[in-house]
Amino acid sequence: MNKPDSNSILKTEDLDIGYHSKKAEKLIAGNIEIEVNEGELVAVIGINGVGKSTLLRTLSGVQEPLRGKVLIRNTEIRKIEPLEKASLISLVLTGQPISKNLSVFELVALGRQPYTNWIGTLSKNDLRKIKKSLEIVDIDNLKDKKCYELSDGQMQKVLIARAIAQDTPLVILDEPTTHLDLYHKAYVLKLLKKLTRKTKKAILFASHEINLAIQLCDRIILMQEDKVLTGTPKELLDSGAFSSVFPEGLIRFDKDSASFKINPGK
Ligand SMILES: Nc1ncnc2c1ncn2[C@@H]1O[C@H](COP(=O)(O)OP(=O)(O)OP(=O)(O)O)[C@@H](O)[C@H]1O
Repeated sequence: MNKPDSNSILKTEDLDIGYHSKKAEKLIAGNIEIEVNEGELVAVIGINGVGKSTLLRTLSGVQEPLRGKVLIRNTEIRKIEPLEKASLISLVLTGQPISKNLSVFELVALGRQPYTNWIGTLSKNDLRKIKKSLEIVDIDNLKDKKCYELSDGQMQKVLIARAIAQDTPLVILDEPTTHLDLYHKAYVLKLLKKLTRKTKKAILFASHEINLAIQLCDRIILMQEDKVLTGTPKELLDSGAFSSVFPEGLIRFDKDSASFKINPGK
């Protein structure tokens, strides 16, 4: 039996992630040892195809691990009932089917599903949480629009609002800033950071915004072809880990400014 650790919301033990095909097992990453604590903003970063989405799907229980365990508040995720899981983890994955015929309000209200009765009646508390989520993400003015009327960036904010309305201790987001311009990328990540501070939620997200993640996150999970490293941005900076994120040549990591730069002349 694991000793309960009051701060730990997500933990892995000897986790191997990947896929099974008819003939063979496809290992994407192995020996993953990560821990996410209450109130932490954690980014998963790495080059295209390295396994960020696979990791998030495995950590949220959407996909089975090849080996090892994912623990949510010290209970193995596969042993948690779906309704309880929905009150512990809110999830925004890429490629999740969304009914775009719903209004923004209706879609955000779906975040309250784990708490409503079987006909989905919204209580005063549900309505308050939905309103608050719309305000926090600053999309109150969009609430009556149909989702098919939204730009990709607006839709992304709506999905974040739905995750906030679900009001879970752990929020997992796959590339929450993909369709946003630089201002809104910084806005959303800053918002996630504020949420971790105000609500003690742990927020784990995959992102290609390494420069922003270094500035804002409490911890970074850096996925490389042969290993998964974790640490505070400073620890990873000091160890030189960012220098090997991308193939050598085109871009380099500049330690002084803690950001990636294009190599002149390449
Ligand atoms: N259903 C699947 N079956 C087999 N292999 C898969 C499957 N889905 C993804 N993969 C493979 O797993 C590897 C990791 O993919 P994944 O989508 O997790 O990467 P990623 O880091 O999220 O990429 P990106 O930054 O491009 O979104 C890739 O080689 C991909 O081809």
